[in-house]
Amino acid sequence: MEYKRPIGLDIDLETGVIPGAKKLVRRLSDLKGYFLDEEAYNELLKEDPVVYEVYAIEQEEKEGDLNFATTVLYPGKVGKEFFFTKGHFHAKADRAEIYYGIKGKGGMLLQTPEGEAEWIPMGPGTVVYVPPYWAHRTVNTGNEPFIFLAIYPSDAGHDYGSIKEKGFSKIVIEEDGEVKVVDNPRWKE
Ligand SMILES: O=P(O)(O)OC[C@H]1O[C@H](O)[C@H](O)[C@@H](O)[C@@H]1O
Ligand SMILES: [Fe+2]
Repeated sequence: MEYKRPIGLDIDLETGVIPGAKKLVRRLSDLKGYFLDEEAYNELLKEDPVVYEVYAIEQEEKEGDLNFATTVLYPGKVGKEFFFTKGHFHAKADRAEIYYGIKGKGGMLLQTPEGEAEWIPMGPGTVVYVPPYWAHRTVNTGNEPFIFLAIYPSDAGHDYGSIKEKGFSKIVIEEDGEVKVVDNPRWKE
């Protein structure tokens, strides 16, 4: 049998960079249709800021193996809505995931296929267990980059479809200087 080699490396805890990882950059233009306030979206699109970067060490899509990735989610808002990651179900929907907060302040929105949502605040040291079947999106509610690590089965895959179409049933906004998790007015059952 040919064994894979173990991997040991140091994540830069200030920048979130994983040495040797594959880097993915998502700009505001990659998130068309995701934010509620279209006017604010189009205005900010003139700058087309980077919303988040992902550094991933991935294996082949085989049962039993694991991927891991850091995400650097930048601070910002579109209208009242804080910057977030697209959010997804897993293509193999029963695959779970673990997140670990490294730096900055934010949280995770999770949602069942029926639309029941939950908000978990995250900071450095927070562990979040994403159970099978729950969609998940992270949100930066602070004013510095929100950095976290995720560990997930390498055959989990990403299913963006229904979140892209319908969003989450809750949105995370700033109102009167406070972070609020409120019903998404555009959500349909
Ligand atoms: O794929 P998104 O919903 O945009 O989230 C961005 C990324 O966040 C984490 O790093 C996950 O481990 C990745 O699987 C995911 O791709
Ligand atoms: Fe995931």
